[in-house]
Amino acid sequence: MLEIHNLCVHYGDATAVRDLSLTLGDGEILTLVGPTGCGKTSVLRTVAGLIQPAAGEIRIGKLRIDSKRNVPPEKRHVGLVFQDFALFPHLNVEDNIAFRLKDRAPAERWLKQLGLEQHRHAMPDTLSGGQKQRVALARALAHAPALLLLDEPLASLDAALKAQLRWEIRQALKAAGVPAIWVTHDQTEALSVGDRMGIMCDGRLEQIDEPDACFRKPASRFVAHFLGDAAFLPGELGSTHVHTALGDAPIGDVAHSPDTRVDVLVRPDDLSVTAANDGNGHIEWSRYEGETRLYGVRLNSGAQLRVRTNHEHQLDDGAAVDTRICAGHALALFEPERPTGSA
Ligand SMILES: Nc1ncnc2c1ncn2[C@@H]1O[C@H](COP(=O)(O)OP(=O)(O)OP(=O)(O)O)[C@@H](O)[C@H]1O
Repeated sequence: MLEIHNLCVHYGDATAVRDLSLTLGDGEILTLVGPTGCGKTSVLRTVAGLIQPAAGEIRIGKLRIDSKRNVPPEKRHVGLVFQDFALFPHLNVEDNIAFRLKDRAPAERWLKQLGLEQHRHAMPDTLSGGQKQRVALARALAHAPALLLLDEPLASLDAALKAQLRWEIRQALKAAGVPAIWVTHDQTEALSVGDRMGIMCDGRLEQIDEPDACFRKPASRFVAHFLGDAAFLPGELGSTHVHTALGDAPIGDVAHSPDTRVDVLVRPDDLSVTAANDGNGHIEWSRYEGETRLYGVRLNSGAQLRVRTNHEHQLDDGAAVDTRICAGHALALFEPERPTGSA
């Protein structure tokens, strides 16, 4: 449906997007995530037709766009949903949604589907942030776009509303069968609403895959750190397991040569911590998180790790503990980093 091949976007002499390629299937939701300034919005703006590519090609259905061949935004059948809602302040909810529609039936469908019926006569400035974003989404979907681009749609909403609305938006997109690129800087949002996710860094796509695959098998240390707490333990590969000072973990189906040295990615929930006077470290700090508790553990080796446990678990700061790998699944393996200055 959408294909992007080797896209480059420039602003004057500065490069915002470098050699980016991706495809989007029918009805697929792709989340695009990355640190501020990595080029996410520039990708969206180029697909929408607000910026001309410096190099590469974009195909939207049968349309082809490149540095010499432009298609104006209104001919691309691309819908846009922004962080600031961009509603018409002088039109009520139903007129916002039905704006420029000859047949109002789709507007009525999305008004009802997104729970806006009781607000149909309300003016935008009397709506909450969540209601405004539902109106913006209903308006975009009522125009039956071939593709929807969402730029940080939940960024201005509070945490509880974000969690609820992201599922409503995902369900609406799936009900409409519209493929979408959803830009966010929120890792949890990107992991939970995308069929696939793309992680960008400095204008490049570092990895694109299903969220579970990106989280479990990050393509780089950058992705590992960006998607959550990440620590790397030195390990040595055996035939079925990798051996570390904190215990063994299965290797999975990774091709490997035995005795190879690796770094093993461990996240706080891959580790357990128990009180033990003859253990391998002590609790430096703990943070109560509601359902869970996060511990900072200082190992006797000097390394610091974070360990997440159930909230009922309680250990005091300074307590002697033993920390072990408890993950039953294969952990991601990386080549050991060479110390700075070594050959
Ligand atoms: N109109 C512009 N003129 C010049 N440089 C720009 C312009 N818009 C963006 N940039 C630069 O291009 C790079 C990519 O910006 P972009 O907005 O695409 O990143 P982003 O990942 O969406 O960031 P954020 O998460 O902060 O919105 C940044 O270095 C930014 O400063």
